[in-house]
Amino acid sequence: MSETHSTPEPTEEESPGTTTSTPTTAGETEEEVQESWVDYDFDGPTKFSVEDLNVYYGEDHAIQNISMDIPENSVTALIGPSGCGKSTFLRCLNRMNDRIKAASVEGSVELDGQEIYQEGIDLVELRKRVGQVFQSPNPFPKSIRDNVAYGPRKHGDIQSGLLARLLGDDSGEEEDEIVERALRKAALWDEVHDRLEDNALGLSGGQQQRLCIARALAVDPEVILMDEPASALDPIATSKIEDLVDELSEDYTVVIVTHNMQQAARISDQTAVFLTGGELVEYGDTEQIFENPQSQRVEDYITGKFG
Ligand SMILES: Nc1ncnc2c1ncn2[C@@H]1O[C@H](COP(=O)(O)OP(=O)(O)OP(=O)(O)O)[C@@H](O)[C@H]1O
Repeated sequence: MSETHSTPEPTEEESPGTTTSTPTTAGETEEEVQESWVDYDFDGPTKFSVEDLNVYYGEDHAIQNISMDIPENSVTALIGPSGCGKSTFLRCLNRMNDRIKAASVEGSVELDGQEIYQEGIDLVELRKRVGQVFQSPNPFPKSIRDNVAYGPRKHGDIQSGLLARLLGDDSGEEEDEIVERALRKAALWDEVHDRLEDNALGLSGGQQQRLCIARALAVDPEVILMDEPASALDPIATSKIEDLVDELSEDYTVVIVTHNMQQAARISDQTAVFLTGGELVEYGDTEQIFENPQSQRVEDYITGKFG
């Protein structure tokens, strides 16, 4: 863990180890039954392995002892009522919580088997591998091209501008290719290819969000974290984002927070249900979670009895 993550000790009440272990009729303790609800077995490689993750904001315990594996090249939805810790959990996957002064993180998150909370990890490289798209589209007030080329220029993957040209180091063609490829992958190329120099703020909300996805894709990430990427969009723009998420999962690992249960059911391969207090209550195949939830609390949440 990074030394910046000083963490208060959990109180006895907060400690997940204090659950009462009453034997069930099948001879398993309640604790064992509950563990089986989050014990998701999947085929194929694991992208993230999260172990005993706890997050605190000062004294507030926002994520409680979460352990889960996230499979590669698929869509994992995180659902649950407001304030249950979905965004906090998502931010743990690329250490964006490091930017929040009050946040402290405990536990382990491995990306392809490598601990991302170990000392000395290169956060720029980590966030290049694990990109993020936010709730409201947030393009820079620059041209469409500048938005998409921003990351590759910053990471030194392409050289451009007057100095690069003077030094004979201008990789304009390469930039054109990167910009086109990212915009095509984000299903935006056909709509903007003839106005790449226009200001991105002139695009519609849905186009701006696809531009933000293109911006994330331009640095060639392996994972895309999406925090309610369609919540500010109309139904048509939302449906385009959903189609896009489906396509992206062929090449990328997508982890998406959504409030919209129909959306989670439509686009995800597996679903993790968080409930109040930052607990992961159930995790499994999306179809199984929605059609045959194991826990009463998850069934109540999915059927709209609360949340
Ligand atoms: N920067 C912060 N500082 C202090 N507390 C925070 C901060 N961010 C989140 N929290 C608290 O942590 C808990 C989890 O919040 P989080 O935003 O992760 O939940 P969420 O499930 O994503 O909520 P929503 O669906 O409303 O976006 C909440 O109690 C929230 O108030």
